[in-house]
Amino acid sequence: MNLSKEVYKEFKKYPEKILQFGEGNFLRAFVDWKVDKMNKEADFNSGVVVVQPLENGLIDMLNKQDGLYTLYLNGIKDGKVASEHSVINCITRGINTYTKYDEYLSVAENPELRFVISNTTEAGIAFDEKDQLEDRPQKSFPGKLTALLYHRYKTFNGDKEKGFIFIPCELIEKNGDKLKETILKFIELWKLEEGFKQWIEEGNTFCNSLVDRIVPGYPRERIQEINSELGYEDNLVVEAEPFHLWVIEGPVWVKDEFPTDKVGLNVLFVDDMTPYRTRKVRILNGAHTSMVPVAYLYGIDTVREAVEDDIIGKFTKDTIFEEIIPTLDLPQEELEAFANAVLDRFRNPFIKHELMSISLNSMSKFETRVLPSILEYQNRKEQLPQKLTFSLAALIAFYKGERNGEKIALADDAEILVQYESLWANYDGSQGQLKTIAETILANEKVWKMDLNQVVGLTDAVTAHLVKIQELGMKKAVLGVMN
Ligand SMILES: NC(=O)c1ccc[n+]([C@@H]2O[C@H](COP(=O)([O-])OP(=O)(O)OC[C@H]3O[C@@H](n4cnc5c(N)ncnc54)[C@H](O)[C@@H]3O)[C@@H](O)[C@H]2O)c1
Ligand SMILES: O=P(O)(O)OC[C@@H](O)[C@@H](O)[C@H](O)[C@H](O)CO
Repeated sequence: MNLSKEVYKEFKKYPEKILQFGEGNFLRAFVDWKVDKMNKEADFNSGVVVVQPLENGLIDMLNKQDGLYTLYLNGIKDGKVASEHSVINCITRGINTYTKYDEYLSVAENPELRFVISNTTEAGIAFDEKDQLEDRPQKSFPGKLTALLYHRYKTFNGDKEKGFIFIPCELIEKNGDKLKETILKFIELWKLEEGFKQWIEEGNTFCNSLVDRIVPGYPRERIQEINSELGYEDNLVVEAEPFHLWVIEGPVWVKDEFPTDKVGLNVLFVDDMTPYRTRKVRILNGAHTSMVPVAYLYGIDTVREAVEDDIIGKFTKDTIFEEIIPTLDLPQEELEAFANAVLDRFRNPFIKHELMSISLNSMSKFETRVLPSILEYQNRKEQLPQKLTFSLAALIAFYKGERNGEKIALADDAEILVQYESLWANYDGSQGQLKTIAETILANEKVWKMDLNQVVGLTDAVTAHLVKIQELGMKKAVLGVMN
């Protein structure tokens, strides 16, 4: 028996007030969970209509389950084991713009619609000049959104009361500002009227936001056990940690319309989210991304195993405390407390967070999440950080695509994968060749936004680590860098 409104007896259909771009694990375990809580405990009375940004995704499955799915929150809370699960019931329907474009546009005609929330990964808020207003659909997320906004503007004759509150969740700096800027670029590209531009500027509110919750997603390995515990089949079970934080930068009145405080949710409305973002991206995501190639090539598969391993756990801790924290400006005590809490979250015994899932698009993640620490460390101390540069070398070794004779399922931009493949195919075992590989990768300005060979000493440092990794193997090489 599949989860559906017949199975979930408390099923309720809420009026659609939130338009959500993205049907992925994170939004369902974070935003939709919060909305569901506000509906059930604070009479928020808001349904979420979900748009699948890409042609393929989970929308069909979601519709088949009447928008319902089960969320498991597993971890340690206040020192005690905490495991709870609930059915999330705020999603009213899912729309695939590639097959139901008219249905998509007509969402704009609903006068009650008030919020637009999104998480389309770090690649999603992008301008694509090939997108046209007449496309059905536009390829990019902001292209699709601009078309919908224009339809709303026209439907309500430019009524500013019918504007939206945007709360994007993409892990990029100033996500709301970036989204607005991209919409304005489409208005220019499509030569839309001044009045529409004015409506965007004056009738709509773009917040910036930062999200934090570890969501490994669908518990593939335990699903049979879970389904039998639940007594129904659920193809969209999501597993996450209990911890959650949403920092929203925007006008204070947004809080009155989005009553997270009424149900005690950890949502902070602030004037400037920058320090929160820097702290989280550099420490938590930076630790994840810098740990992955080292730990994986060491023979470890999950985050918990990595932080509990004597060597890799120490490597990770030392990287955070000795090489990341010294590059940040918040009070030391606050940074250390945050870092210790992150390490505890990584140790969550109930969550199996695969290093390979974090490794997706590691090159661009390294650029945004780790490279700034390397550069700032050098700026402040006039020397390069040993462990972070080691991690960069490990990343280059990881993209060789092989661990103990087994293929690594690399997932990154096709161009990057092709470059690595040809570089490693020419590898003849010589140190000179490793230097060429390091130099070529560091020169990739499309990824790093600069030629990293220009950073004093970096090419030599990375090459030296890479030689050690290739010649001694990760186990000995990592020990070497820690001594
Ligand atoms: N999973 C976590 O622990 C977690 C925590 C905080 C933030 N995040 C962020 O959330 C994002 C999504 O994570 P997830 O776990 O939900 O992944 P997911 O694979 O379950 O969902 C990805 C979503 O992004 C959309 N998408 C992917 N590429 C896109 C593109 N180029 N344009 C438009 N839409 C695109 C997909 O359609 C899908 O809706 C990640 O980028 C991550 O940075 C994840
Ligand atoms: O989700 P990604 O792939 O962008 O990054 C992997 C993890 O670092 C990330 O999901 C963290 O667990 C998350 O950002 C915690 O809030």
